[in-house]
Amino acid sequence: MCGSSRLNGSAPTKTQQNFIELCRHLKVEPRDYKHFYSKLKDRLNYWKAKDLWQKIDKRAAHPDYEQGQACHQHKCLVLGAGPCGLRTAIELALLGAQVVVLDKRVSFMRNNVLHLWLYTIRDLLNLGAKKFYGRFCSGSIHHISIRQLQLILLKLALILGVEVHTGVTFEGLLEPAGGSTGWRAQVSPGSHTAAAFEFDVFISAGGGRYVPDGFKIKELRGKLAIGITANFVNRHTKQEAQVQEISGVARIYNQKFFQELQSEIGVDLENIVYYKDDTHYFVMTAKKGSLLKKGVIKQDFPDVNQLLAPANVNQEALQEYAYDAADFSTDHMLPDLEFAKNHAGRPDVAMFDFTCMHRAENASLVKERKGKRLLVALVGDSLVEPFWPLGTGIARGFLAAFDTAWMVRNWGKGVLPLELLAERESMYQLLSQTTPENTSKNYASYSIDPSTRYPNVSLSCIKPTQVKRLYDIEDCKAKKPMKPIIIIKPKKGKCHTTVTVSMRLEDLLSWCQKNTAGYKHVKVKDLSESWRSGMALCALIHNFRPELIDLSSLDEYNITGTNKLAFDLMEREFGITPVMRASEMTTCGKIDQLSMVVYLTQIRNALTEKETPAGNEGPFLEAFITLKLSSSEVGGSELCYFCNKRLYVLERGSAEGKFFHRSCFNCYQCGSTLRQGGYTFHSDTGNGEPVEISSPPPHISVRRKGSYKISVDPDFEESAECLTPTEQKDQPPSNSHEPNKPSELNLESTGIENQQNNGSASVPVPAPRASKAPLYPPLPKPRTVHNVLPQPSHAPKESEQNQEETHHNLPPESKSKPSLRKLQLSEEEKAELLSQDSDTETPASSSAASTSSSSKQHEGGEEEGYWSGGTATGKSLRNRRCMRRKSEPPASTQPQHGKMRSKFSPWNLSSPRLQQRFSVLRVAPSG
Ligand SMILES: NC(=O)C1=CN([C@@H]2O[C@H](COP(=O)(O)OP(=O)(O)OC[C@H]3O[C@@H](n4cnc5c(N)ncnc54)[C@H](OP(=O)(O)O)[C@@H]3O)[C@@H](O)[C@H]2O)C=CC1
Repeated sequence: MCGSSRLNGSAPTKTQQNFIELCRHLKVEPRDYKHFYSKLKDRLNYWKAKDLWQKIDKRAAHPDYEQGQACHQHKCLVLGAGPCGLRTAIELALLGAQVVVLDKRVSFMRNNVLHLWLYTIRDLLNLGAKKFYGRFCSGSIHHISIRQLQLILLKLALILGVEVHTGVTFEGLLEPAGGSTGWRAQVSPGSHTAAAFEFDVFISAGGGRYVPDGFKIKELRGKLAIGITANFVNRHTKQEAQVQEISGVARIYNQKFFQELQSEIGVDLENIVYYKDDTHYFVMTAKKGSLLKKGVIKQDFPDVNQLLAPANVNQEALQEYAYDAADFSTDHMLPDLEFAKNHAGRPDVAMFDFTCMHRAENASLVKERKGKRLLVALVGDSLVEPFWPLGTGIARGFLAAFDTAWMVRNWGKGVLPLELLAERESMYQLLSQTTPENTSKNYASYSIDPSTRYPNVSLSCIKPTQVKRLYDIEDCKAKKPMKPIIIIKPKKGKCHTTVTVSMRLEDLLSWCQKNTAGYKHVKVKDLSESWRSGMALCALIHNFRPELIDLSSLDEYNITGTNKLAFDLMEREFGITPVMRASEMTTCGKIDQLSMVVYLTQIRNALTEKETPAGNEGPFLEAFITLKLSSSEVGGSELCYFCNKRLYVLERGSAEGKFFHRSCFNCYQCGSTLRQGGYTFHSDTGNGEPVEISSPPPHISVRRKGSYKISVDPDFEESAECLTPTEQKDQPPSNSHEPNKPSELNLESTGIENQQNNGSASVPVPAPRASKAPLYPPLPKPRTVHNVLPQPSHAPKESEQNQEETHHNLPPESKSKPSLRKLQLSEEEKAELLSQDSDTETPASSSAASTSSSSKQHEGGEEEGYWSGGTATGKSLRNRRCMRRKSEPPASTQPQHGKMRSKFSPWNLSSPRLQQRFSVLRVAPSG
């Protein structure tokens, strides 16, 4: 900030200029944002500064910030140096991030005065607000001018190493161009150094009118209420000091006052507030009829925008109207009322529409382009426009700033985008309903951790699957040209047809990408190699059935174990038989795309449960298979073990670790068709022919091949087949198996091994299968399967066998039977593969929106009551009567009524029983 290069093109405010001077004088370089604060602290150590450092240090020492390491690798751009943008920037700096703030304004000139909730006062006091502004909240009414608040926050932000550029307009996000470039901002002036800043977090705090791309805004409308604000110069004279503030008076409570106001000067108001701060600040709600009568509004229009359009407002008449109201309500005690100037140098009086407020449908999103992720979040008015006379703007604005900082902290900790977004949106559901009553009263413990502020907050009420639409990942489909790559040769009697199989593949790929987006160690780029680690399969499962899988227990280097888990779950939960062995995923040179396409297609069908018209998929799949199998890529497993002829995946069966035509799986002796588990290998044939065994299951087949034994698990055909003699030695001893969870792999411990050995030392003896029901009572299907494979990632080979065993150790009832039928695609499945993009949102995915719409009602209800005192419902009237005057005993000792009402509402501080002149409640001056 200090270096002139950093101010290239921007217009520093007076505060910034002073800061630059100070840095020069102390020879500290603010560009060194990581060490700037500590250096400044070292060099500026007079008593007043020390007091400030103490406060900042205390805040910075909060465990949430992890001593400034929580986000030290992250770069944040904050749009808007309003109170909320700056407050967020401070938190991000405390988390250790590099923070740049942009604002198009060249000065902080907002005179309007904000009402503050107690927690915001405590928050600012804790940050040393009084060191910057001695009069901060010294009066009995808690308020501050926006300008002063911004200055306090600006100074704090600068001290913490935040770069603040004023006079710079943000014009949009620039996507990464590729290579190592990241996200950048398009700014005006274009030559500004902020244009080169690359960031991975973008906070939009541009106020109510600014909505960044990707966010939808809801409009909340209430009964017409026309607001007028007016600021008059405060000369801070003795006479001015004696004039009492009006913390809020509404017509329904002081009809006499409003009637006299109307009859004497023709000003007809619903309510009025007067705060004495940097300016004499008045805010009031005026009735349309009197504005028309007084010529403030030139012409009546039913449309509010037309009604209050600048062309339809007479500015002089408006000034006169506001002046009269201010003068009358202060009993003509303010001498020489003179309008303060606004940022444009004109008399600071404004008329606007209280009727309409905006609220973003969601608070955050993640964009990903060229592998670079950007977290985008809204805070302040850009997120929820407040009913600002109540102070909800700053109060809720700061709450959202903390919530956002918490999200960025989690971003820094590597929380996955969907989980991050789900948590943020869960918090956001609360925001519009927060009041001083329903937030924690323990202000001292407030931190960015939402649980310190919102009692009983549920951070998981929105699920990751519900926020998928907020994860905007590059659309490969749109970017890549779709080239038809397969031409199906016509069948006899049929016309030539070109099937753009690539389109279907891209549909499938796109579906996979969308549903695995954001998962750690998962990057789906194709339908083959991207699936090798098994992490993508696990991500798919987790995306649809998070309860089935504990992602944190996965090890991306344990390829066999992870694939095994995924295959097992797919089979058990969705009935999808694996098309290759888990161990193949480690050992095979190239993953067979055909197998993966078939497998993923079945998965998509099962997970989306989408009914598709039959008959569409066949040609595509057939074509694809034909093409693949006729290519040189046909591997060993694509020839039938028995007849040695080409084997298509759709007709493929497997047993004993071999693939074959299901029609070839016949008994060597009697020729009858064999079923899984109902055979053994005839030892005498010498080549391992299958023989039907008469004894009913359970059975086990054991055969000898070469010098080692293969023990076959009928349910998990890949069990030990791939073991080399050396690996066989590495198998754990039999006593390592849990005695109560036998499987084919722990047969030694069940005595079956003895049976085998007794049969013959040299010739394998068929042994009964030992895994079926008689031994173990059926267990209910577990709802959640944790990957119980705690193998060290650096030693996958050694651990793989053990991991497989772990799965074998599952009670057999928890495993589903293998089904060759599942290797076939049903007509529906085939149709699905050919159908258009099946990427339909799950019903739950829209629930974030529906939640917000349901909360809208609530919100509407909340704000509605404030629109107009004169039109209050009986219920709201009752609520208002229950509100206590400030001079009465503290609210905590009072019964709570009207729970959505803020006891700090300026409107609430008046009472129909007030007997002072005009029945206006007067409180001690603040300043
Ligand atoms: N009239 C009032 O009484 C106001 C009250 N407030 C109070 O402050 C609270 C929080 O405000 P907050 O959310 O921080 O928003 P603010 O409106 O205070 O701050 C947003 C800042 O961002 C600037 N900005 C907007 N778009 C861009 C852009 N594209 N590039 C650069 N700068 C941009 C705005 O300039 P510009 O304003 O010129 O668009 C403004 O300075 C409100 O809830 C309310 O309580 C805030 C503003 C006005």
